[in-house]
Amino acid sequence: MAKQNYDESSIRVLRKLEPIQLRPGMYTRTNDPTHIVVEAIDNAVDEAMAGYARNIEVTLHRDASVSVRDDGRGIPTGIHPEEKVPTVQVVFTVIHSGGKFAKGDADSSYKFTGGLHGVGVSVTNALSSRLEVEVRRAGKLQRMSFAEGEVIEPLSITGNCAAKDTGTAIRIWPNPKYFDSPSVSRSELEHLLRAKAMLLPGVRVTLNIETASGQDVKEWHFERGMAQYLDQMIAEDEPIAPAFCGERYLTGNDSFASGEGVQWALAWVSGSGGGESYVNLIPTLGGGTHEAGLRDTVFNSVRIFAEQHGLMQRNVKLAADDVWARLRFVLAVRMVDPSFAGQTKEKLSSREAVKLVGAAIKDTFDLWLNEHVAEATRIAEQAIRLAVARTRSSKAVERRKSSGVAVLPGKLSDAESSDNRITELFLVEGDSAGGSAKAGRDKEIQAVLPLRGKGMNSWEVERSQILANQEIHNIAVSLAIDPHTLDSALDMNELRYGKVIILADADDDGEHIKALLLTLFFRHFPQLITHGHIYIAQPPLFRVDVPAQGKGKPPRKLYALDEAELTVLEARLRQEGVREGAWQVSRFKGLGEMDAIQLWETTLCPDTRRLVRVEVGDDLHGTIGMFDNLMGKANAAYRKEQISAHGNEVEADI
Ligand SMILES: Nc1ncnc2c1ncn2[C@@H]1O[C@H](COP(=O)(O)OP(=O)(O)OP(=O)(O)O)[C@@H](O)[C@H]1O
Repeated sequence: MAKQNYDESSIRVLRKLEPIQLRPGMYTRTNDPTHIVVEAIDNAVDEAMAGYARNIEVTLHRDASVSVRDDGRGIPTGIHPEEKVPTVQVVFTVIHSGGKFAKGDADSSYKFTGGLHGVGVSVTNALSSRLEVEVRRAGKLQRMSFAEGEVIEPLSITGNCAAKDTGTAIRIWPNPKYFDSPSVSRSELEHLLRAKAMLLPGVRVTLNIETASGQDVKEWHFERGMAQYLDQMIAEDEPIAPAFCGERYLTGNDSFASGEGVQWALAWVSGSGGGESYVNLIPTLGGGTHEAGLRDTVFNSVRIFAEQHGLMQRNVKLAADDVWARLRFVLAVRMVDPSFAGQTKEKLSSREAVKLVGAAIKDTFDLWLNEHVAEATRIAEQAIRLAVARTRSSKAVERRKSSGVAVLPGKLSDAESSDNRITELFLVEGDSAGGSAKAGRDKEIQAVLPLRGKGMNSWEVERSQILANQEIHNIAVSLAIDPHTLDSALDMNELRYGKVIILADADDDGEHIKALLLTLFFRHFPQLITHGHIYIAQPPLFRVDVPAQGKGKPPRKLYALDEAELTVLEARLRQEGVREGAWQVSRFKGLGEMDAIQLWETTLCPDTRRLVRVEVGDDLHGTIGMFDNLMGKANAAYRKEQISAHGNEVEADI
């Protein structure tokens, strides 16, 4: 009987796992096999999270294989009702239908998985040259093995064990042909296991590393979870107030899915700050929007506390960094389908995380500050001391700058701060978008200069003539930098804003305006580019119109920065119960259609926007040539030729 199952299934098995083997990159990270091992670890973690496993043990063997062992319930071994083979075999040979959002009833419908994680352990099997699994369950020891994803030893009983002794042990031999490097990343695993131990209080996590002379053992066990982890993290650096720890999961309202929430441990120290963050138990080494949300929240609460308790000094303004600089923290966010950015995908980019963290922490933190007045005062006073020091150093710069300042253009809405390490100037197309930007900006650090229509093509204009153009004159005066060349001696401290950001519509006119401004900077203010001060804002790519939902919910206009965000946004709408097809997705066109809050969230807010820094590559002469071809009057014929030769290669943006 078992033999028959084996014969039949092995044919299907091959067919079923083939897609993974053909395109492994679509299912996992292929730089090394760490991720397929993490799939197996995640299953053990799931058993622990559900309260069944107390121990998770990972062993790195000398032959580059990895074992993952848990004392959970053991993968079921009975015959699967649909597949007609042992369930454990199904687990390893059928591609997990995944469907993070499409999982039946309301409670199980949210899967808190991250990025590529969550494709299932059949991927591990498909990409391993060998895989063995041993299950302890119902007093029996059973095992089976696979090669290249195919069953080579069907499930069989190999012995007995105590009825209480349950669990699963898997040994994985990653197949080197699918990976750039054959061995798992030890440091990544270590960090991950330590983090899992912290986030699963009471669970013992062990990492064994086999060596020539025996075995190195590392063990993590945090009875008090995150609070204990934070204690270890700050070690000698005495906190100036007791740690503030807690967790809060939301029960589902308009903007958050049920079960989304945050766990945190915060302590202010006298030394330098810093911390660790996680999303769905996955480390986010590059930080991201959840950390931004924490920064915002603690800043606002401490600032309000300081104001209400009369701690602020005249002419001193707290900035977020003053509060953040001495904070040690651990932050773990749980959210539906997070998205990640950065080369190694270690930075959380989901915009909702900023709000989620605020919603989970703010009230409790405000309460905590007011219940610990003495300690909260120490935290606020420390931040104020940093603010005073910062204000002093920027005053010094200002004093240097203030000699001979021209009158600023009337159209400029200036920033309150004059510290060019933090200030930004937005050059905005049109008065209406300029108005929204003015209303939506952070007045402290962001200035707005609206530009009227298309500017002039300055490529062939003499430097001495350039300021005759009113718009260009306004830009130069706002920046406090005169037109110059690459060789001019310039004092960049004079520059009034550290970032100069071009903000234009995503249509043809917008592109033209960007090209004209880049031409201006490249030709007449080249050092702004070479010093990295010029940026282009990236407004959202998509707009989603959601019709009114019953009485309480008016029609909504939502924006997605890119395809990934659009996918998440649509999934959330489905979760909310909006009927499929009821909403409309269109390409985002004009800045003017967003209100101030939307413009802030998508395009202005430093934590959630996207910016591209303008850089000149190594080939400066090549770039000058390119500009000459594109912007020079003599080259109109060349441009025509280019358009007819390459016009079809340009993606039409309709
Ligand atoms: N160590 C284990 N202990 C108990 N059950 C397990 C274990 N490993 C896997 N399973 C069972 O097998 C099922 C399938 O596992 P698989 O890794 O394919 O996907 P998943 O864990 O359900 O989903 P995802 O990987 O997307 O989180 C699990 O849902 C669980 O029921």
